[in-house]
Amino acid sequence: MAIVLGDNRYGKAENRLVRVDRDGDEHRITDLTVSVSLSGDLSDTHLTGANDKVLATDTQKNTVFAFARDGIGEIEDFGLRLARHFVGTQKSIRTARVRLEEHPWQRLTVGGKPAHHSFARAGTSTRTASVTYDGAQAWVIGGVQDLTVLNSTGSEFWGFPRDHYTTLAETKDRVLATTVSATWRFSGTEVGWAAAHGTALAALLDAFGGTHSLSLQQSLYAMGQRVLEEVPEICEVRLSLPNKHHFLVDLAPFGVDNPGEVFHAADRPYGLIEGTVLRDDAPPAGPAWS
Ligand SMILES: O=c1[nH]c(=O)c2[nH]c(=O)[nH]c2[nH]1
Repeated sequence: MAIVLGDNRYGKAENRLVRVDRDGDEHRITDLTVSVSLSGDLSDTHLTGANDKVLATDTQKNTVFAFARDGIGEIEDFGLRLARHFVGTQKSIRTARVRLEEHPWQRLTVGGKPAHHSFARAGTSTRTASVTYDGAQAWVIGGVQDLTVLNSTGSEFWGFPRDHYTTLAETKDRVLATTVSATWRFSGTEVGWAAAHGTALAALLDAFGGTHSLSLQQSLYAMGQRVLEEVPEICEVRLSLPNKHHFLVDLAPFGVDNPGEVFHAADRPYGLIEGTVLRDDAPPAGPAWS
């Protein structure tokens, strides 16, 4: 029996980067969390402590901030620039993964006019990207997280098996709520990232709201399918949908009826519905998801 080093990677996680674009008086904010993760010929540092192949995570952090000096642009492009840099400049580094989250800010209205330099954090969702580069090919995954949505009707759940442990009542009308985490794989890297993101997000919302749902699983498929129909550059969509249960409160003990108006929004446990929707001719994913 021998003990060997397995898979490994390292990098500076969650660099909090804010860039102010100053176009005259009118400023724009880009607020990112950027995580770098590198892998390659890094056995020595683990086995002997030799660090001559280890690009310090501190250097990685500095690189993220220095690259932002030239502008950030779309997060997918910023990730591609960084990933190509790390692999292209470090012989020991074979694969770079850059993960980005974009935190949205909204311009304030001050004195009845759009403010030049005042903002409020806007919170309906976070755009995400994950870029992987192996020296020959790049893979880009876009996405959205923290997108909480709710249908106050138009959702049913019935026809499920009943066994010794089943207590759940069938329903033809319930509240359906979830916090969407969606990631989507692009087939290539020549993409209008902002437009693709906007269209994918709108497709998710339209499909969630527009589907008369017999299960969250059915909604999941409809959402993934709609993204693929609307954005030809996307070949695979992965969705993670916690079922944020809303239980009708029994008000009968107080002599009060409850015709679908008062709910207990339980936070746990929750059903967790996850799935992938993809084109049957999607190109190989390589290390994109790993
Ligand atoms: O949409 C749903 N899918 C399930 O699998 C499930 N299971 C459950 O208890 N409620 C629900 N709702």
